[in-house]
Parts: sequence; C-alpha cells; structure tokens
Amino acid sequence: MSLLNVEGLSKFYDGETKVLNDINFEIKSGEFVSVIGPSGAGKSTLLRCINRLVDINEGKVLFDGLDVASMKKKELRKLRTNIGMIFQHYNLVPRLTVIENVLHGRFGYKSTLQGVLGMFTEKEKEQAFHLLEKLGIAEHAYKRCDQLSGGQQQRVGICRALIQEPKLILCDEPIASLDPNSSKVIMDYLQSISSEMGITCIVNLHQVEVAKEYASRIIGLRKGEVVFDGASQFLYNEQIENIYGIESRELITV
Ligand SMILES: Nc1ncnc2c1ncn2[C@@H]1O[C@H](COP(=O)(O)OP(=O)(O)OP(=O)(O)O)[C@@H](O)[C@H]1O
Repeated sequence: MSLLNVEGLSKFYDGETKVLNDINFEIKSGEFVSVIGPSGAGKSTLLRCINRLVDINEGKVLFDGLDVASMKKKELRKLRTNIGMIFQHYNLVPRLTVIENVLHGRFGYKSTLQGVLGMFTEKEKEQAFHLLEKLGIAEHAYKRCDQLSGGQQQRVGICRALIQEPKLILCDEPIASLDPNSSKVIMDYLQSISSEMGITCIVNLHQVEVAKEYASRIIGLRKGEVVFDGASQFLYNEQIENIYGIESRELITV
C-alpha cells in the first residue's frame, strides 16, 4: 500500500527560483529509499515539504491519503507524530540526559503543560529505556547528551524518532558528521528499523556507495528534478554521472 504520494510538487523560497520542480513519486509502506544528489539539489527541501516544515507551493504531498499542504495545526501535529525525523547534527538538547531527550519524542502525544512539566508515564519511560537497550546505549541513559560521541548521539536521535511510533522516518544526511565505523552502525540500525519494524525510511545521503549498499530504491535529484528513480542495482555509472554532472567522475567509486 502506498504511504506517500508526491504529485507535481514544486517549491520556491523566493517566489522565483524553483528549488524543486514537478517532483512525482510514490513510496510504499516499508520501503527503504535513499535520496541522492549534489549539494543544493533540493534533498533537504524535499524532506521538509513532506512533513510541512516548509510550505508547498505547487502540487500535492499525500501522506496516508491525506493532503499535507492543506493541513491545519491539529492535523499537522498528528502528521509530525507519524513522521520521525533524524538530522545530521542530531538536534538533541545537549544539557538534558539521554533518556529525557528520547522522551521528547512523546511530546506530540501530550498537552503543552504535560510536555513542559516532563510528565511521562512509567510505560513511556520503560519504552524509552527499552529503545536505548535496543540501540546499545542504555548504559548512558542518565548522562548528559553532550557527553556522548557523535555516533552515540545519533543513536539517541533514532530512539527519539522511534518512541514516536512513526510510520515514516525521514533522515537528513544522518551520517554526514560521523566517521566510517559509526556511519556503518547507524546505517545498519536504520536498515533494521525498516526490515524488522516495517517502518518506511527515506534517507538523504551524500555517499552514493552507501545509498547503493543499503537502500532498495534510489531517487536521484539534480537541480530540483528527479533524474533517476529505480532499484539501486540499476544505478550505474551513467546514471550517477547524470545526477552529479559529468564533472563529478571522482564521486564514482562503484
Ligand atoms: N530557507 C531557505 N531560504 C532560501 N533558499 C533556501 C532555503 N533552504 C534552502 N534553500 C536553497 O534551496 C536549494 C536547495 O537546498 P537544499 O538544502 O534543499 O539542498 P540539498 O540537496 O539538501 O543540499 P545539501 O546536500 O548541501 O544539504 C539551495 O539552492 C539552497 O540555497
């Protein structure tokens, strides 16, 4: 079943230059898709349109059949509970503990007062701890987040997204700040989230070889347009050159 439909999506920030131009694709529940493309191609903007962090200028984004562009405050809150987000720089609150940061993922289910007062149920705390165990960082639960390595902080970010019980996780360059070993750990976790938990993942990546290794499907963006959309095994050098431009041959290591 299709979870996400993007139909004729265009986005411009300044009213003139199209950052995204007539984007069309459909993503089925449980898919693991990577979006690749050169810097400035519009990868982050695309993710931001899907969870309406930015407004959509033309076309449609349908999440679970619902039109994201026309959502009002309450519907948007529900949408963002259904969509977890993982960022390059983790976006954690550094002075708070690991477990507090994870519990922030439950904010979408709380009233403002409950959220501000940090009123979480025992079940939610157990759930947070269980997720930290699953991601191998339970021993750090009561440390401040800023005492953790980048890779560990990203695992906290994943736990915070998972505790939302999302249908979709959007990852905006989740390994761009990490060394190769930590990157592998994070990508392995993201893959198991998709294959074992059935959560749909869309992952923006700069590394073509990582996208090919992990994603079953790749969407290639160039100058705001989809220039490739297909199974990763069909992303040959020719397609990579088309996405990155002929001048980027050094990127091709596959
Ligand atoms: N808030 C904004 N206001 C104006 N222009 C923006 C804004 N955000 C992004 N842009 C522009 O939109 C274009 C696409 O940016 P975007 O960040 O989506 O690309 P990207 O493919 O994710 O790039 P990168 O890989 O470098 O993160 C760029 O030209 C960028 O300068």
